[in-house]
Amino acid sequence: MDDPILGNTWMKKSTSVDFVPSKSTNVESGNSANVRSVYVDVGIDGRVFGTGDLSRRMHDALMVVAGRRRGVGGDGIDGGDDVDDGLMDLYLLYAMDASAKEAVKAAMDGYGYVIDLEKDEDMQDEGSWGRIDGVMLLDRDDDDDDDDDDDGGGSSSSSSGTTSRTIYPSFAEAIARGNWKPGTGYSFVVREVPARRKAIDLGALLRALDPDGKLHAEARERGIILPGEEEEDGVNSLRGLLSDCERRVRSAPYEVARDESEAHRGGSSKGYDVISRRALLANSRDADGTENRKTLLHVMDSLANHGCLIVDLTDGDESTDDAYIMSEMWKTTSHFFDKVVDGEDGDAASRLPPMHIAEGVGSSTAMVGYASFKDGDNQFLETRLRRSDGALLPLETSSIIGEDGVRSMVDAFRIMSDVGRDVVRIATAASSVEAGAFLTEGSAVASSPRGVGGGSSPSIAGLSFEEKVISGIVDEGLGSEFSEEDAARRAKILASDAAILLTEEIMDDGRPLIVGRDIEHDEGPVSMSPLRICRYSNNNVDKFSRRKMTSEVFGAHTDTSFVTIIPAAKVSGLEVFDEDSLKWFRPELKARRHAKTLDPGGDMEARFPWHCRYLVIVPGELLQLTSRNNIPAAVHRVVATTDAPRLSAPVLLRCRPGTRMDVERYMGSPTRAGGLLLDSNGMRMEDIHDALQSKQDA
Ligand SMILES: O=C(O)CCC(=O)C(=O)O
Ligand SMILES: [Fe+2]
Repeated sequence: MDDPILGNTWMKKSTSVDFVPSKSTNVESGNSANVRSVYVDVGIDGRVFGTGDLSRRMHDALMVVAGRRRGVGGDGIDGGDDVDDGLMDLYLLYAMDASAKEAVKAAMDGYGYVIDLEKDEDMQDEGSWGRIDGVMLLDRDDDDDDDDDDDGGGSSSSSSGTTSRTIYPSFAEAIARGNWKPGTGYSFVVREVPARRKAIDLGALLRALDPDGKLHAEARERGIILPGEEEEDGVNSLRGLLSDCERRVRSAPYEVARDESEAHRGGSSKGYDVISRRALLANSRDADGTENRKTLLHVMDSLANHGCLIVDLTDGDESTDDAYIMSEMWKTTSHFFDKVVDGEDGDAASRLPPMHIAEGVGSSTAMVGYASFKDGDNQFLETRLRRSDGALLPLETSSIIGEDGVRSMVDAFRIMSDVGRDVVRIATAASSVEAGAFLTEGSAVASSPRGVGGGSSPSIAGLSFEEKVISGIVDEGLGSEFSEEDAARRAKILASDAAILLTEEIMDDGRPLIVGRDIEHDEGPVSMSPLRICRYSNNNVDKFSRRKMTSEVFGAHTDTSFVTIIPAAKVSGLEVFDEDSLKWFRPELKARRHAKTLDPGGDMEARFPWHCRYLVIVPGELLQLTSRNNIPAAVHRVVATTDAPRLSAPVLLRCRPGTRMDVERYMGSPTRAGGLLLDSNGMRMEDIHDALQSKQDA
């Protein structure tokens, strides 16, 4: 649910229009202050919402009515041949628009909103309920339900052979130029749909009235189930995970700090501190092979309580190589946008393929290409790596930034995904240890602490821990006395090694999987994890006061990634919702202050700008899964002032298509796994990814 782009399902508040008081609101008296309307932008994935089917039925119904009117009677559908073309086009437009509106209603319902058309409810003309901002037709067979769950041989069915898709600016164009016919599905984006929140959420209200849960406990004792209670029981399925994320996204406040000085920049908790890159390395584990306790606590505190971990690539100014590479990437990014947006190079943008579904990625929601949104305020270039040779896609990018520019982006991708991988290892291992997952049964990880890398270590899956001890597999070097402490230590090492396997096998770093693995894999030629370069500007001026405003330019959301690695930007604007202080936290401000204390004289600044040293690691939905719900996917957003555009270059570290979640292999004993992990066990990773895209999809 992270891509605000065509082909996914999403909803966010429009930034092109401000909050508007609903016409029925009496602002003066303060009455019904919560009946404020808002404009929202909505993206609809045509597959999820079955726009093909819907439009076919809508059109059939229309033709019946049209037939009756002309006295053809009965089904009337075949009586269409004497209807003139102009009228036919109108029926097509009507069918497309009305189906789109139904899909939007259904999607908004999932987010707790309804369309707020007031008296215009039955106006159906295109444009009256929102501004269409891109229509993409789907292949006919894409529209059918694909049956994913069985035959290992049918693996090619998931890559539908789709090539780049044309994006039409309106339904009328999709009909005229795209030759759209009812029954063909379509994805689209619609902006400025007037909306209001659905009637009050009783569960949320009760929680607010009963902050310490006393009333709830009393009610439970008497056997009364209160609204919202089901969710309190925790997240026990992928669907539950998705609705947990959606609920947290919805409940994050919309207010935006007016300027930097009002933004939350962290507090005294350890979890706000910057950690050095070195501390995260697998070989920085303690001498006995367990994760360093201090590092582990720091990482968990940051991710679980504050929504992000800030990493210093220079280890406190000891090694500057990676920060230097990041600075080259930043130069490239800025150069790129100078050319495509600021027109230094007249037709640069037209040399890039528009955002389209990437071929060879394995998930139907993966995009690649260039897009400009919001009347040119926001631009995104979604890039991916080709596994075979590490080339950056779209290949046309090099015609704009040159070979050196491309290299700097690929190098930065490697640095960022390596850091992300280490964070996921630590967080997943810590959660497995806490669950006792390696105390009772082993995983497929061999007993050797370095039982990874070549896949040659003997598998000890299926034996209980006691059996392994008895059979002598795991007591090497431990002497004959095998204490509880030894067992606990061994469990930690196994958890860590299994987590390394996880990051190597089911996380997609853009490389081919190391050969010789004994697992099924079919990852396709292009990485699932993108490097997305973004430019956010903001021309939002308050309608009444005419003051320039800081506002959301990328609304609150969670990412379908293990982690998203966001290099600290020069212009602050990334905000993560801090579950501890219940405020939006701006990590870039924290990083900037860290840089000042580390380098008061600004000596480093001569080599590269301060921000090139820092990465912000934001946990995503897949880490919420592998951490057994210990780390919630962080709700985050981007805000921008009107002063200067903010450039950004996140990597979304996602799963490797064609591999499967194997709880025992990556997370130890299934008996300790819990409902959430078990729900995903055995699933293909791309199906897990897709299941997290929207409620209707799960
Ligand atoms: O641009 C940023 O800083 C964050 C973007 C983001 O959240 C995303 O691309 O999912
Ligand atoms: Fe994101």
